[in-house]
Amino acid sequence: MAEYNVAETFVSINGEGVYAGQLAVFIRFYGCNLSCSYCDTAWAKDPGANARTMSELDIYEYIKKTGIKNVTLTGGEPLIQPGIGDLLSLLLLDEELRVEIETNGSADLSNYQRETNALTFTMDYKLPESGMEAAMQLSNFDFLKQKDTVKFVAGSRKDLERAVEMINSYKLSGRCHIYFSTVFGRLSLSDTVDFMKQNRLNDVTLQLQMHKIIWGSDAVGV
Ligand SMILES: C[S@@+](CC[C@H](N)C(=O)[O-])C[C@H]1O[C@@H](n2cnc3c(N)ncnc32)[C@H](O)[C@@H]1O
Ligand SMILES: Nc1nc2[nH]cc(C(=O)O)c2c(=O)[nH]1
Ligand code: SF4
Ligand SMILES: [Mg+2]
Repeated sequence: MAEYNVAETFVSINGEGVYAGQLAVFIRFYGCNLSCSYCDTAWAKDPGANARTMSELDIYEYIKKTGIKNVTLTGGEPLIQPGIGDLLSLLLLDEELRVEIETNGSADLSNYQRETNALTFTMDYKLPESGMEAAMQLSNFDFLKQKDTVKFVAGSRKDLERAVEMINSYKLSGRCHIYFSTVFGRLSLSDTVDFMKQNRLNDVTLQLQMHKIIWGSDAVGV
């Protein structure tokens, strides 16, 4: 049985993505292979983070104890945890659970995709302002399904333009959910809506990070 490095666990509403507004239990893994310029969770890869190890069973038992059915695996980067495929297999045996993985687009999704709607990926495509675009695994676009999401977190108009280029190049419209988010406080939301209108982005959903609106941008454990 694998052991996983976990930075924090908590129950909240999911602030992002297709399940936004619904209760979710969060497992935030420790460590990340990227270093995005805007990362709001950089503490989860710092040596000073109070990370602990949990086995698959520890994580499953914690989730069940909360009584919450939506599970969000995030981080840090969840898909760099050795053995994470085994954790997914265990969680998906439980038909009550709906598992969402927030991933940074650099890990090979083909290893983790499953034939079930109970597992969804929200995969970032890191735009130029992140400084991490070169790390994107472009073959991942082939493994995303209708239930999954490509998320573009934009910090500038140039980022928004790059997102449109990627949507068009990889013909993402209709193949999966497409979400835009803004780097919190860095790009105007109204300018982003104007950009969506100008470009007739009918297949894009703008998301706000609801937890930051509710508890503020620096709150941890929510
Ligand atoms: C902290 S990351 C963890 C999961 C994974 N490492 C990733 O990047 O997708 C979760 C989500 O928060 C987003 N995010 C991080 N910092 C942000 C910020 N300052 N403003 C808006 N979204 C941010 C990331 O782009 C990602 O979609
Ligand atoms: N409430 C809440 N919802 C979230 N959805 C995705 C999150 C993340 O950090 O990946 C997140 C988070 O940190 N808090
Ligand atoms: S990949 Fe995710 S956790 Fe890692 S630095 Fe970027 S936003 Fe932060
Ligand atoms: Mg977050």
